[in-house]
Amino acid sequence: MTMNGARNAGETLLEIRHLEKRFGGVKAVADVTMDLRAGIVTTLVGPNGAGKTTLFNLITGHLPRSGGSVRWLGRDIGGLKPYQIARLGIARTFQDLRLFSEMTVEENILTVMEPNALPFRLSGPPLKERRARAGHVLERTGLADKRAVRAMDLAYAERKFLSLARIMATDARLWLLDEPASGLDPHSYELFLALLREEVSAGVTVCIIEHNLDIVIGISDRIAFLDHGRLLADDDPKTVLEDPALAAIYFGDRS
Ligand SMILES: Nc1ncnc2c1ncn2[C@@H]1O[C@H](COP(=O)(O)OP(=O)(O)OP(=O)(O)O)[C@@H](O)[C@H]1O
Repeated sequence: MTMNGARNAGETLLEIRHLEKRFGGVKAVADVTMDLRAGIVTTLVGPNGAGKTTLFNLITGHLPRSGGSVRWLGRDIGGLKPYQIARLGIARTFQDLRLFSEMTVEENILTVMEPNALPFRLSGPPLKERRARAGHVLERTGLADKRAVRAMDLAYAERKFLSLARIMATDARLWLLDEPASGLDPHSYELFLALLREEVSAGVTVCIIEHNLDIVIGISDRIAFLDHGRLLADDDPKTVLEDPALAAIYFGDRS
C-alpha cells in the first residue's frame, strides 16, 4: 500500500525499545518505544528540541545510545557503525544535506554505489552499470541536465533533490529523511511527493522528520509525536492531529 491510506502496514522492520539518549542532564530521547513497519510513511513531529534528529542519530549509529535497544529485522544494531547500518539497508538524509560539494552531481550519486557502500555486496556492478543507474535516478529527480555541475553550484531545491537521489541510488529498504521538503517551492514539492509515492509503492519504507503540517498531512500514514524526548503519540494521522493536548504542545500553548 502507499502513502495516506495504507492501513495495512507490513512486517516490523525496525523495533525501538525503551531507547534513551542523555546529554549531560538533558534526556534528548527518553524511553521511546515504537516500530517502523514496512511499506508506510511515518512522520516524526514535535517542537524544536523534541529529540527527532537525535532519534535518527541513534538509529543510524551516529550517536551511541544511553539505554534501550534498536533491532533491524530482529537483529540488535546497537553498537554498529553508521556505515555498517547503512549496509544493512537503512539510509538517511541530513538537514544540512552533507553532499560532496566539490564533486559533480553524478559523482555524488556514484559514491553511494561504490562497491564498499553497497549492502550485501563484496564487489559492485561495473562503472557502466552504475552510471546508467545514476542517470536513471537523475532523470527521475529532474537533475539529468545538471549531471556535470558541482553540487555547490546547484540551487537549493536541486541540492535537496540530489540528497534524495543519493538515497534512491542505494538499495536501502528504510529511508530516514530529515526535513526533505523544507523550503521547497510548490512545484518542487509536488515532484518530491510524486517521487516518494512511487518509491513507497515500490516497497520502500520511510520515516520523515517534518515541521510543516500541510506536508505532514500530505504524506503521513502514521504520525509519531515527540516532546522533550518522550513519545506522546504514535497513531494514525487523524487521531494525532485532532488531539487538542498535542496541538497545544505543538503550537506552544501548554496552558
Ligand atoms: N550533540 C549534542 N550535545 C548536547 N545536546 C544535544 C546534542 N544534540 C542534541 N542535543 C539536545 O538534545 C535535545 C534534542 O535535540 P534534537 O536536535 O534531537 O531535537 P529535534 O526535535 O530534532 O529539534 P529540531 O526540530 O529543532 O531539529 C535538545 O535539547 C538539544 O539541545
